[in-house]
Formats: sequence, C-alpha cells, structure tokens
Amino acid sequence: MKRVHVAAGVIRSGDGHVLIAKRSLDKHQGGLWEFPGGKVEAGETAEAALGRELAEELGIGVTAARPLIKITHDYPDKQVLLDVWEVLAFSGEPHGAEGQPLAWVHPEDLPGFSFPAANRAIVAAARLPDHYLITPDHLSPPELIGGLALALDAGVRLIQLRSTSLDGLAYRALASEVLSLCAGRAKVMLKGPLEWARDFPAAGWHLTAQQIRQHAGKGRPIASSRWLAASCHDEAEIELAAELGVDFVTVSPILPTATHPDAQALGWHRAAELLAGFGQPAYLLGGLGPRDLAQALRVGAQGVAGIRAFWPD
Ligand SMILES: Nc1nc2c([nH]c(=O)n2[C@H]2C[C@H](O)[C@@H](COP(=O)(O)OP(=O)(O)OP(=O)(O)O)O2)c(=O)[nH]1
Ligand SMILES: [Mg+2]
Repeated sequence: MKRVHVAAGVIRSGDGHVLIAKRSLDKHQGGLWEFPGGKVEAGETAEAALGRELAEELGIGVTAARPLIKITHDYPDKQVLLDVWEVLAFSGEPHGAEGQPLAWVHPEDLPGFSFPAANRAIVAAARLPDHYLITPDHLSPPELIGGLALALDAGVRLIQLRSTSLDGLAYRALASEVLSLCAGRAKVMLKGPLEWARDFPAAGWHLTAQQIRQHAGKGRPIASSRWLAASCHDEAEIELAAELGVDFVTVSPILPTATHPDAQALGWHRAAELLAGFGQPAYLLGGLGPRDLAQALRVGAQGVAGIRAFWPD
C-alpha cells in the first residue's frame, strides 16, 4: 500500500482557540474531528498543499506556517503520513466551505473530542509550547521560586522541576510551592520516584532514562489525563518511551555542553533521524538556546529545552 502524504494545519484564533472540523461520514475516518487539510498532490510541497487545502476547505489564505509534527500511521485500510503545520498567520475568516461543521476549541479541551487514532500526537503537540524550561540545580528554594516567577512573566509555559541537590522532603515541599505558583499559567513536570506522583495530581511526570528501563513492558505508569515525559539519549530509549505511552520526550545531548564536555553529542542530523521514527513531540536539549528553535523545528522537534539559556538572570 502506498503511504498517503497529508498536510494539515493547527489554526488558532486571537484568543488561542484551535479550529477543528468534522469529517463527513462518507470519507475515510468519517464522523471524526480533524485538523483541516488534505492530500499532497504529485509535485507539490507539503506547505503548498497546506495552503491549497485550507483555501479549498476553509476559504482562508495561509500567509505564514511552520512545521509542528510529522506522524506516520497505519490504519487497517490506509497508510498515512500526516504532515502537520502550525499556521502562524492567515487572511480571511475560516468557514466550512465544503459544508463541514467547524468548532473553535480551547487546546486543553481537545482531548475530549473524537479524532482519528493518528491524531493523539497532534493533540499533544497543539497543547505544548515550543520551549521547555528545566530548572537549574544548586539554587536555594527561594532563588528557584523567584526565577520561576520571572520565567512565567516572560511567557514560559512548560517547566521541569529538577531535584538533584535537595533531599526528598525538601523537593516535595518545593514542588508544592512551584505547583501553586504555576497553577493556570504553566504545566509543571516533576521528577522523582513514581510513588510520589499520586501526591501531586496537578503535575505531570518526567521519567529518567533509568526509570524508562525499569518500567519497560509494564505499561503507562500514570493516568493518560496527566502529562508523561521521558529523557532519551538514543534510539533504544526512544522506543522504550514510545512503548510506555509517553506524551513527549527530551532528546539529548544535541551539542557539546560545558557541563558534559565528554558526552558524545548527537548532532542535528542524528536528531532528525531519531525523531523521524518517533511520532510524539520531542524537545531537543543540550547546548541549545532559544536561538536554535528554528533549526529544531526543521529537524522535526516540538521545540528546544534547556537550563541555563532559558533561566532568567
Ligand atoms: N485532514 C486531516 N486528515 C487526517 C487527520 N487525521 C487523519 O488520520 N487523517 C487522515 C484521514 C484521511 O485518510 C487523510 C486525509 O485525507 P482527506 O480526506 O482530508 O483528503 P482531501 O482533503 O484531499 O479529501 P478528498 O479530496 O480525498 O475528499 O488523512 C487530520 O487531523 N486531518
Ligand atoms: Mg481534507
């Protein structure tokens, strides 16, 4: 079976709602909601197909878009490559030009809609920002809270609270404080023993590579309503993370870093290869800063993650 290349767009309103459309019953995956788009024609680029399909289906003109995620999925009757773009700017007012129902949905409400099976990663990607802040180590809790408050004001929306220099009790106390600070403003990912997860229902969990290996074959360790992420460094870890059903990963180190000068950096090319086979959002980490975002998006990542380059001074 030949894989069908599809271009689809995540379109946002001024107040951050996302546009979805209902597929007509006579179509493949009919009756389910979709991100508007359609098949890439022979000789056409995905970006051109996106513009053509959104003009045909919604009557809008796409003026700026950037890659969001690529998903390879095999339905029993069809193989697709969904090439999903974030539409950054468009002209016109979207309407169902083919009679299809439309809905503007808050990103956090997307999981409540019925989409084709391939769309799980698109929904995750549409809800995640393009920067993942990992807190620096060796800061006192008050310094950390102060820095996080500045980061929130600067627009950070996804935060991993690292723990290595604190004992369990102090980390848990800090985690509670960070969760109150970030409530309604940023998603917080905690790290630590999974037994702690039930005590922090508002937090997602970020697994270490060692935890992915320990949980291999045991299925997703926390409820699917919560964010689950993992730190990956090679293909084997990415595969184990995918089997566990993680929502996103970090992949590192991309470039050599001052703190790990001897670690073998993956480089951009290898990062692209690793991401092509994954199909969930991935943040690239290690020696990168906000200036590397465009390159990270080009190799198929959701965005960039970092510690120093992202921490407000
Ligand atoms: N547009 C879109 N297609 C999706 C999504 N998820 C998903 O599995 N698909 C699948 C369903 C279809 O098999 C294929 C898209 O084809 P399509 O029916 O939209 O193609 P088209 O707009 O060119 O329509 P047509 O001319 O064939 O009627 O991708 C999604 O979110 N958006
Ligand atoms: Mg279509």
